[in-house]
Amino acid sequence: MTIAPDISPSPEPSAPAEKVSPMMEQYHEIKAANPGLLLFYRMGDFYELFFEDAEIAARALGITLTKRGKHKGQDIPMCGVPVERSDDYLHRLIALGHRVAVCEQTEDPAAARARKSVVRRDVVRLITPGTLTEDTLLDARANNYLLAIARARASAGADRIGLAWIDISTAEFIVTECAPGELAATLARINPNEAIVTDALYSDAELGPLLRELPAVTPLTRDVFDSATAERRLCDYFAVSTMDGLSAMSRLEATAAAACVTYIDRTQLGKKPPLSPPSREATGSTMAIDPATRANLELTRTLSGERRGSLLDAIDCTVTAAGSRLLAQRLAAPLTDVEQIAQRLDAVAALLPDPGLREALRTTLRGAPDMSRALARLSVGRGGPRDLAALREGLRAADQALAQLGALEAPPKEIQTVMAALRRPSRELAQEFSQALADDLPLMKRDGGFVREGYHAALDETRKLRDDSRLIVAAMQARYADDCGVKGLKIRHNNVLGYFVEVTAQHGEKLMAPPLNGTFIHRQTLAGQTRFTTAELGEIEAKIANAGDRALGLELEIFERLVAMVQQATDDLRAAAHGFALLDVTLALAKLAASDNYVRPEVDGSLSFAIEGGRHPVVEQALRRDGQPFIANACDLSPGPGQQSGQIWLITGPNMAGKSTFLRQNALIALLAQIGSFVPASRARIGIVDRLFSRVGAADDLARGRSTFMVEMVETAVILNQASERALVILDEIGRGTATFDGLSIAWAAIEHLHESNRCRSLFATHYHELTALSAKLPRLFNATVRVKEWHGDVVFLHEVLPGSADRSYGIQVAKLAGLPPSVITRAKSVLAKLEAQDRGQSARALAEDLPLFAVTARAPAEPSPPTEAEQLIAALQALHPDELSPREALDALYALKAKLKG
Ligand SMILES: Nc1ncnc2c1ncn2[C@@H]1O[C@H](COP(=O)(O)OP(=O)(O)OP(=O)(O)O)[C@@H](O)[C@H]1O
Repeated sequence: MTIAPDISPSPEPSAPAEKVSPMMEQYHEIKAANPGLLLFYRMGDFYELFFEDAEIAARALGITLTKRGKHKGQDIPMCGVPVERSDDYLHRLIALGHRVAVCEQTEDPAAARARKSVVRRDVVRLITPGTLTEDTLLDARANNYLLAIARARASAGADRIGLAWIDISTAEFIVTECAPGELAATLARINPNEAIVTDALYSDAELGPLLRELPAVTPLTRDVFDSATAERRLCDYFAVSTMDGLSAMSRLEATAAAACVTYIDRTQLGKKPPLSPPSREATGSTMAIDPATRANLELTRTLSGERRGSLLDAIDCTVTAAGSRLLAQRLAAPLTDVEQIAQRLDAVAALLPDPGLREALRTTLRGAPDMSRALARLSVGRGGPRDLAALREGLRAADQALAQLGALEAPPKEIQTVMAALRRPSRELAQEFSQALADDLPLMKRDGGFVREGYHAALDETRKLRDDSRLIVAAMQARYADDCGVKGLKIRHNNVLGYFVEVTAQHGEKLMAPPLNGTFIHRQTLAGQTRFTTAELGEIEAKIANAGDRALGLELEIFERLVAMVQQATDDLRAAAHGFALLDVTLALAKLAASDNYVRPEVDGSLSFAIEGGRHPVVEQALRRDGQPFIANACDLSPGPGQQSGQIWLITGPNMAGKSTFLRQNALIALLAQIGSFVPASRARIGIVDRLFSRVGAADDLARGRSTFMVEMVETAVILNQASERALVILDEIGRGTATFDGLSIAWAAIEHLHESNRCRSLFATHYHELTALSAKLPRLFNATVRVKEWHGDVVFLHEVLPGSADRSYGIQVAKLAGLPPSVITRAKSVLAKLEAQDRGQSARALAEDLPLFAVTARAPAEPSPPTEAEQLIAALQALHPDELSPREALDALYALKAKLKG
C-alpha cells in the first residue's frame, strides 16, 4: 500500500477576491507545509480534519462526514475525533499506512480573543507508521521498523541496493547491501512498517511493484537520498565529526542511513531520538528466505494471516515484549556463521539443566518492564512518570537476575554478554528513582502526584498548603464566627468572588458597622445573605491557588532532572534492556527444549543434512493438545559416499499421509538450528544452509492477477534459477495445478535440473508415481514413501517415512473419509480402474530410459559472440555514473569514449 497518492495536496489558496476566514487561512498554510499527511487540526476538545483529509479519514474510520462553512463557494467537508480518544483513531489510520500531522493550539484561546485574532497553532509532531514511540500505537511483541532503500546504478545487472532500518522505539539501527534480485527476500526479512524511497525507485518498472506491496511506502525527493551529503547528515545526527569511529558503512549504506535520520529528524520536528550507531549486517550473514517461503513455512503468520499456529507462536516461550521481539528478529534472520550459532546454542545448553534457576530468572524477567521503549519515549519528551518507574523496576530486576545468574559455574560467552550488559547502568540511578518516585504513578506528568513525599522539602511544604487549605479555611471560619459573635458565619468560594465570608442579612449590618468593618469589606448583598472579604482571606486564597500550580511546577522540574539523568545513562540502560531480551530468548529456547524434548543440533560447514527422529514443531504441539502422538521420522540428504553434493529425496505417498508435514518439518529444523535453537529431533547434523526455498501448496494470487498455476511456476522458477549447492529446497507437488502430463513433465524436468544444475539438498513430494523411475538414472535421487495400511478397504495412516515408493495415492479412500457421496466414490473407483489399466507407470519407466538427461542439453551454454563496437560503447556508457564524477573525470571519460569510437 502507498500513501502519498492517497492524499491530494492541500486545497489551492483561494483567489484574493474571495474572503477566506482567518482560521481557514491558517489551516491552508499549515496544510501546505505538510504535504502528504492528514492534518489533525486542534479545535477545542477535537481534532478536526477538512477537505480531502476529512473524506479519507471518515472513510477509513467510519465516522460521520459533516460540513463547515464554504470555500470557493463549495461546502467544506469536515470530520472530527475527540482529543481524549484520538490515540485509537490514530492507531487505525497508521495501521492503514496513513501519515498524520498533529496540529495543536499553542496559546490560550483567551489570549487570542484578547488580540482579536485566530488562536495560534503549530504542528507539534508527525506520526508515521515507521516512527512511532507511543505504547498505545505500538505492538509490544513486534519491532516497528522504518526502512530506507537507496539504489546505486551500475552497468547492466550490477545495480546495488543499500538498506538502512531503524526502530526508534528501541534505538536499533542496521544497514546492509543487497542485489536487486535479493530485495524481495530482504524486505520480507526486515518486514518494515514504513519504507522511504526516492521518487525514481518508487516508480521503477522492476522494483516499484515490490515496494508498493509494503504496508506503507513514502516516496521522497532526491535530496533525502543524496550520497554527497549523507556522511555530513549522519555526523550531525550523532554529533560527531566523522562516522569512522562509529560505524563502517559503504557509501550506499550511508546514503540509506542518512535518509533514515533525515526522515526521523523531519517527523520528530528536530527532536533527535537517540539511536545506536548503525551496525552493519554483512552480506550473506543470514539465511536468505524469500517471501513465498516465509509464507509457506508459516514462520510468523499462518497462511490465513494469524500468529496463532505459526512457528513463532509455537516456540515463543518468552515472558517479555522485548524478548518476543528479539525472538521474532532471530526467526526472520537465521545465521549462517557456525561460530555465532554455536555461541547461542552454548547459552541454551547452559540454562537447560536447571529448571529451578530458569523459572527463577523468568520470574525476575516478568517483573522487568520494557525498558527500551520507555527510554525512547523519555528521550523524545513523550515519556511519563511510569516510564521512569519502568527504568527503576528494570534496574532492580537487573540486580536480581545477576544474583541468580551467579549460580552458573562457567557461564558461556553469550550469558557473559548478558551479565556484562546488566551490570552497566549505574545503580545510583535506581536509588534516586526509588527515593523520588511515589508508589502509585499517574500516566501523565501533567497530572502530578508522582514525586514521593519526603523527597523534596519545598514540594512537601507547598503540597501541605494546598492540601491543608480546607483545614486552614475551616479554622478561620471558626475564628471569625467567634470574633463577630455570629454563629452562622460561613466561608465559601465561588469563581467571581473567590473565598468570601457569608452571613445572613440580619447579621450583615453588624459586620458593616465599626469595629468589624475594619476587617470585613462588604462585597455583595443578596436577598437573604450578605458577603464580605478580608485582607487575610485574600492572602490565603492567593497562596492556596498558587500552591497547586507551584506543586505541579516543582514536580515537573524534578521530572526533567530525572530525565536528564536518564539521558546521561541512555547507552548503559539500552545495553541492559538488550541484555534482558537476550536472556529472555535464551531462557525461552531452553524451556522449549526441555518441555518439548528438543536436542542440540550439530551445525557445521559441511553439506550434511542428517536428521534422526525429526518432528514438526507446530503439528507436534497441536497433536499433543489432542492427546495424539507425533510419529518421528528420519531424513538424510547428506552427500553419500563418493558424492560431492547433497541428495534429493522424492517422496510419494497417499494423500493425508504426512508428506507436507515431513517436508516442512525438515525445513523448520534447519531454520531452528540456525537461529541457535535446539531442534525437535533425537539427533541432527546440519551443514549451514545459506538459502531456504519452499514451494508448498498452491494459492491464487488474484490481487496480483496470477492464477494458482502461474504462482506455482513463478515460485518454482525462482528456485531453479537461484538455488545453489548450499541451499535447502522443499518442493511439494510441483505441477499439480495443470493437466496431468504437463504437470508430470514439468516436475520431471525440475527434478533433473535440481539434480544436475542446482545440486542442492532437496525434498520433493509428488503424486506422480512415475517420477520414482528417475532414481535409476540420477545417482543422488532417493525414493521415500509415507506408509499407510489398508484395512477393510479403508486406509490407515501410519505417518512413517521409509525408503521406497508408493504404488497408489488412496485419493478415493481419503475422499470417502471426507464424506463425498457414496455414489461419487463408487463411480470414481470404476473410472480409476479403467485409467490404471492403461499403466502410465510402465510408459514412464520407458521414458526415463529413453530421454537423454536434461542437463546434457540444458547446461551447455552457447558460445558468446564477441561484442560489437556499438555494444562496447553502450557498455562503457552504462558503466558511467555522472553523479559520482568530478568535472575533470567527466571530461576524461568523454575523451575515452571518443577514442573508443575512433578505434
Ligand atoms: N508424522 C506424523 N505424525 C502424526 N501425525 C501426522 C504426521 N504427519 C502428518 N500427520 C497428520 O496428518 C495430517 C496430514 O498431513 P499432510 O498434510 O502432511 O499430508 P500430505 O501427505 O501432504 O497430504 P496431501 O497429499 O493430501 O497434501 C496432518 O494434518 C497431521 O495431523
